[in-house]
Amino acid sequence: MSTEELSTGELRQEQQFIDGLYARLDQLRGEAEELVQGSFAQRGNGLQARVEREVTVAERSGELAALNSVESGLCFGRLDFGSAEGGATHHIGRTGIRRDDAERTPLLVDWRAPVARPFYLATGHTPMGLRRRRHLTTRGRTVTALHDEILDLGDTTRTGHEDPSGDAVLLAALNSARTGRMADIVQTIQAEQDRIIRAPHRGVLVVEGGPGTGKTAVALHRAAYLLYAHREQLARRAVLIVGPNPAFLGYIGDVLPSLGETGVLLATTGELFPGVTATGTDTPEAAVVKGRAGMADVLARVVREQQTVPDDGLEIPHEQWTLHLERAIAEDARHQARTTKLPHNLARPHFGRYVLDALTAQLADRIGREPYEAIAEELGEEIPEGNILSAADIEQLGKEIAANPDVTAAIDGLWPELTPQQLVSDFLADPGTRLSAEDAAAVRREDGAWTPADVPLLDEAAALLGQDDHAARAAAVREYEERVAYAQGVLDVSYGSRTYEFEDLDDEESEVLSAHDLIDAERFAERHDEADHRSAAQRAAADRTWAFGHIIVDEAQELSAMAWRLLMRRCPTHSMTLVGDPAQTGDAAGCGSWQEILDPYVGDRYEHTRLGVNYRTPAEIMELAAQVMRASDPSFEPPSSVRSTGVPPWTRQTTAEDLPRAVADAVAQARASVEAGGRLAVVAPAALLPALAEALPQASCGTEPDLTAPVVLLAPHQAKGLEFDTVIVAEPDLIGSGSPRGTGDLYVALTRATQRLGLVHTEPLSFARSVTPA
Ligand SMILES: Nc1ncnc2c1ncn2[C@@H]1O[C@H](COP(=O)(O)OP(=O)(O)OP(=O)(O)O)[C@@H](O)[C@H]1O
Repeated sequence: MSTEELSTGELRQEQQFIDGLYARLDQLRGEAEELVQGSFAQRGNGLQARVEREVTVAERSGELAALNSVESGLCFGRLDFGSAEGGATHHIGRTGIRRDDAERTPLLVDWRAPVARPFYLATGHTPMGLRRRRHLTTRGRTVTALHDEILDLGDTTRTGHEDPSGDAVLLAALNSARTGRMADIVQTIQAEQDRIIRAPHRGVLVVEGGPGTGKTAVALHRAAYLLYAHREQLARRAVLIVGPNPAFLGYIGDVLPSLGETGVLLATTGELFPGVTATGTDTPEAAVVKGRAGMADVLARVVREQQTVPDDGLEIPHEQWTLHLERAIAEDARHQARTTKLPHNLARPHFGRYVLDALTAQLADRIGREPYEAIAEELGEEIPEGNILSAADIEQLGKEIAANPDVTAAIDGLWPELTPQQLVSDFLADPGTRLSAEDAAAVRREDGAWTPADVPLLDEAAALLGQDDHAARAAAVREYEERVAYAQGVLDVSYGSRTYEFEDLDDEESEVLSAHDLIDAERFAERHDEADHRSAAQRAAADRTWAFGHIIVDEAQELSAMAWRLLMRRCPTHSMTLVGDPAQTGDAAGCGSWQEILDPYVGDRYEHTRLGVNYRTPAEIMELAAQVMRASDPSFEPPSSVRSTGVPPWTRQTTAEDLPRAVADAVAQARASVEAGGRLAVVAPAALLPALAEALPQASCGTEPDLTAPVVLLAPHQAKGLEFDTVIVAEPDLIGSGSPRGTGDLYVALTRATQRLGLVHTEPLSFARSVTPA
């Protein structure tokens, strides 16, 4: 057979397999859809019927959504094992699918299953039992290419699709035009990435790597892997993925759904205090001060300062008497309450109890001793021991004192119940002497919107204050009892209806009757409780005290010490994957080394891994970017680029007045030479954005630019984590010197391009020694 016949035959065979696979997917979808429709159509308006219907619809819709999301690129690989492994063949894909036979034979193996592992790890040196690895490329449901790697060098069978380098599929993925949305890399995960994605480590796993090394991609695929490997636990507790800004979260938002995972919460730290939307912005100085670890002590002091004692005591009228809330009573009560080590609002009832007991003893002493004193005085004798009030009298007296609004007001004044919002806004309005004059000036704010850096402060305050949910819990118990009573009513009615409606029951009534037969009122009420069928991720988003099963932090170098405190509270087990690159730190509040970040929580008990290959930026661009870093660190070594394009970065010098026009010209030229569908970004110092926006009316810009637009205009911090086919950086030296972390910002800006980079500047460039002027 000729090579051509051979290769066509192989393609035909794979197409047949793919046709069968999609037919099975369609069948499964049809079944899932029918189940959803069937659940909708379930008869019955009774409470139980409604609850059951909603739960079933939610479950089935989730299954359907997962099946719909894997349509594109459903199958992308095939493993042919050698005879020592039984000569089995497995197709690998985005999800596992079984045949419709009695044995439910696997048809497609999920990429996360252990049997799929050689697809990512096997090499000629370590073939892991494989004879051949095949990459299938598909467009829609059509197989367009096969790439085979022979791993058993003694095997002489050929298919006509041999790819000696094995890199063609990877390079095609890296060279493809960007879309403004990150794509999954499930087809081309590299061995060093696979080891991290499947790392068995249960504690904190740090993944460090330079720009474009796939940290974000690895983090997202790790989330998908963990959900597969520990589904029971993680689906219940949910996985949180933290990113640096909402635009970035939009950029990565499609990756997990394309892998069939939808139950993950994506958020910035500024979005993690339910009920607060951080719409304000901080000055860099304010963000630094608010982000320092020392703010935790400052807030703890602010809370303690709310626990006061009256200098000269308080006099409180009570019926015909006066109660003396002396300083010593308040001091003792405060001491007792603080000794409980409970948060402020939870220690408050202890403070109140102590004060009430002291005031009751004081008054009981006075009332109960007065008759003895009068008699002793009349008889001229010593006052005898004792109190005429019985224990029951004293208890009654205590109740009356507790019900006295003046007493309650005094307790409230000394140890008020506080909300985090109130505490933090009062503190920011008047930081007083708790901060240096300079720091206080940086954070002082009378009113205005909450900012992202306020959120960790609010969370800290919430932890210090605790939530006194006595009232809420009492209300919940009352509501529960009412629900049981209601359910009892429903059951009684059904029971009562039984005799005379039995003859001509319709479905609804028979359902109520069967409810009566099967469950008692309490259970019925609980079923109603289960009607909260929001996903774990949705419930987690609404609950500040939710403990996530796993947290993944991207661009972890940007988080402040206070933001870390918030995240650690959200994951008491410290099951976390942190990805970042200290060299790209742009936020002035960003934490230093991993050791510094993690020491307070896990000491040195964390695993540190590195990624060393840059999949995004071509070698020519990376060499230029490295020069920026070498200015301060001559030994700096960037990650090695997996490809070079032969297109060096260009520079263009212009005047300050002409800069917007020069950038607009460069954009027009670049657009003319870019194939359709590519994306271009202009990255410029924030101060230049208005003028550039005017010169580039077609560009999307603002706080949340549309990254799918052909041209996007961004400040350096907005470019973090993103990538474009072409990037034009305006005034790079201004970015580099624009803030204390400017070098990191410039390094980020220069490493966003997958194909071409241009620099437009007004002064000679301080760093670019070997760039081609255009
Ligand atoms: N194994 C791979 N196969 C195909 N593409 C890959 C692979 N690894 C990474 N990439 C691509 O390389 C680009 C960079 O990846 P990613 O954004 O995850 O890098 P990063 O390390 O987070 O970068 P940065 O620190 O600059 O934000 C992305 O387009 C990603 O899809």
